[in-house]
Amino acid sequence: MTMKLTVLDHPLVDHKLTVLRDKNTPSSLFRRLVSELVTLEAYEATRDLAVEDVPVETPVAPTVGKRIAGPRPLIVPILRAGLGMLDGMTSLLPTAEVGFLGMKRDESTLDIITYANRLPDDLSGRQCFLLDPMLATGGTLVAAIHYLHERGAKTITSLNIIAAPEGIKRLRETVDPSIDFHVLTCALDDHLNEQAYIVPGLGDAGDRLYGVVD
Ligand SMILES: O=P(O)(O)OC[C@H]1O[C@H](OP(=O)(O)OP(=O)(O)O)[C@H](O)[C@@H]1O
Ligand SMILES: O=c1cc[nH]c(=O)[nH]1
Ligand SMILES: [Mg+2]
Repeated sequence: MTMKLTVLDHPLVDHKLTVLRDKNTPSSLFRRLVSELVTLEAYEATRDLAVEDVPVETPVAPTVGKRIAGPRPLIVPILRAGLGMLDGMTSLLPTAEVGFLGMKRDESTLDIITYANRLPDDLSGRQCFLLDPMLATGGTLVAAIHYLHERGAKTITSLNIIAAPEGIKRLRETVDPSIDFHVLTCALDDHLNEQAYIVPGLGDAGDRLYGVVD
């Protein structure tokens, strides 16, 4: 199996996620909670980040510490909703580079449309972190993982807030078995409804962050 799945299990995550789900939570608080949840998730998502030894002098003695090894990690929010996770991630990884992928699922066919990308062409040796709050059918994440892999990404880690079992199953069945990747989510929900929305979920993440756009 090439996919590693981590479902966070922490009281702070559960508390913040419950407020996030509440339909009466306004956009301003919703954005702040997304940021806080990502920072907690990022701690776990960066556990295998490559580091190298570095000399450091404390006021008492010289010693050897660690620093994040090059090349710089790459953070890739999937527009639109993934943008809401960017601040929380960069606050923990301030030296990372940021690239952008604009992907939209057609709500009637559920096909994935890639409408924007601003990423280095060559991702050889890069540790990549995808950001997208919702993993529903998995179509968007399958496309994003293949996109990064084709450009040579060394590692691919996806930070999500809510995932559906149908999406996890699709990732396991559809992503090229030669690709190793890690998916983290704050919750694994029950199922998808007829419109492929996650149940109980939190509704449309993009709309709750930024308002409705046709
Ligand atoms: O797992 P899937 O079935 O592919 O669905 C998940 C995708 O749907 C949402 O984005 P959406 O297409 O609504 O775009 P938006 O972020 O611009 O609202 C969400 O942010 C994911 O990118
Ligand atoms: O429940 C869902 C599914 C896809 N996209 C969302 O924003 N929410
Ligand atoms: Mg949306």
